[in-house]
Amino acid sequence: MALATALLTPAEMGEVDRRTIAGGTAGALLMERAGAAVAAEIGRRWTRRPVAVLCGPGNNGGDGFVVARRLAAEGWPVRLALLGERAALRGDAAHHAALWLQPVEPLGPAALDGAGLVVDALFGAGLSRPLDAPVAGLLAEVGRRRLAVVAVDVPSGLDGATGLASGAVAADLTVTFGWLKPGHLLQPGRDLCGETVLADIGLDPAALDALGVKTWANDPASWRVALPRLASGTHKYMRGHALVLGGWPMSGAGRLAARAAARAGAGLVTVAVPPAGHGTYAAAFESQIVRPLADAHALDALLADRRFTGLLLGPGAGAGGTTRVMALRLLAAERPCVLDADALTAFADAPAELFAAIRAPTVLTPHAGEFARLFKTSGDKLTQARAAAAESGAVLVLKGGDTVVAAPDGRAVINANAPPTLATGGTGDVLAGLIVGLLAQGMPAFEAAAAGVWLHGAAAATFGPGLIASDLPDRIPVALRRLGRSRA
Ligand SMILES: NC(=O)C1=CN([C@@H]2O[C@H](COP(=O)(O)OP(=O)(O)OC[C@H]3O[C@@H](n4cnc5c(N)ncnc54)[C@H](O)[C@@H]3O)[C@@H](O)[C@H]2O)[C@H](O)CC1
Ligand SMILES: [K+]
Repeated sequence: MALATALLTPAEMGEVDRRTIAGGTAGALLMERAGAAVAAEIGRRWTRRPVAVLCGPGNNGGDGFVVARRLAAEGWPVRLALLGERAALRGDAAHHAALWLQPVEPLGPAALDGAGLVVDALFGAGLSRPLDAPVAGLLAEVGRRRLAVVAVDVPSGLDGATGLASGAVAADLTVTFGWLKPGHLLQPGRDLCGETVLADIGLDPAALDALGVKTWANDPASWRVALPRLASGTHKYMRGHALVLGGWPMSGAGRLAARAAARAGAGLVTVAVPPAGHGTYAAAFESQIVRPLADAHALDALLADRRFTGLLLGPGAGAGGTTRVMALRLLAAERPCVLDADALTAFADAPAELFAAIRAPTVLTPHAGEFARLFKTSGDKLTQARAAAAESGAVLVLKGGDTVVAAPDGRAVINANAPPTLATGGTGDVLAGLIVGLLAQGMPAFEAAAAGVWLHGAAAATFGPGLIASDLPDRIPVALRRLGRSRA
């Protein structure tokens, strides 16, 4: 996957730092570039005004000294406050502190008086425990005074690996270096960062090779090459055939999913529904095939047709025993499969039974509530999604404003293009349909899930406010077009 979208943990970032320095770039130069980048981004957004630069005891604080010097050189009135003693600073931070020739004040609320902008350079990647009370108290005071805040690397108190935070103050702008960290994209981190700018400070990309990065921002660069391609001589049977099991009496969910599967480019979509629902479904579709499906035996008979290349169960299915039986039959067919919603909840009392049945490429698409019914994981969202993928053997799409897609082999992407308008009933059904539509065309499960999540967000973004789920399937072509080439 693409280097540009790699996400590095603070520990990996430190390693890239060390390797870059070992390769001949002085640490003090990296720090100079980091501070200069922050000062430049400030200059682009704010007019000259009194600034309070809050510096911590490590290299994040060192960056702060550079920001202060750079802004002062441009004529900004700058006050600098330091946590701890100047004499205790080490290495590059001590070097840059020595170049700051104006007063250094003790860290406290008085340093904020008269400030029109605060630079948060207290802690970055090196934060090793929750903020001490005086620091957390000062950041809370910054929030109370509603001062504009620019965070260096991360808002202090935010864990770059997890997106979890204690005591951090929300920034208007965060300037970070080289590569983003998971915590810039995972909530609440993403909101705490405000606008996030990635500055190139000359860190060595070759250093990433040794790290074996397995986490990326969900970007088309990560899966574009795996998208289905349309050959000029194609016909509908070459474009995959998705089988969507539609629920009854809840029929809207299945219809949304089927339409999304078709819009994702599946050549054929069959919706198999309980006989009582046949008329309702048939009336809703022109381009898709609707077939009555009486029971699990009928499903086995249907699955004997090898032309079904992607299977979906869950939307509107009902969380009862029938759904569980149907899910096990689908999994036994050993074809690419998406299980969503009720098809997950149906296993709440026997998740091991579900996991044991997963043998072919399978995508599970739980929201947080459904996830908690199946998995007893703990920790941050990325860690939990990874653990669940490893345990179940399926690709996990752990949904939310910061959806994580994780594969059993440890790869993961974090999605960031989903607008909050997606928080409305039925959008999950569209996502499940999108993913099965891509799976049916032969896209590998992890890539299909990541692409589905991205297209879902892009489709919603093209619509704007007032979105309801039924608007989404017909926006998928616009989202596909955004990928730049005629695909799917
Ligand atoms: N890699 C890069 O891109 C570059 C990053 N730079 C900046 O350096 C920081 C990381 O610096 P580091 O010294 O590792 O960490 P911190 O500045 O966050 O501070 C660590 C420092 O603080 C002590 N400490 C940790 N937690 C606490 C706590 N809760 N309370 C009190 N003290 C704490 C710890 O023991 C250390 O002494 C990165 O974020 C960038 O901003 C470079 O400048 C350029 C290259
Ligand atoms: K910071």
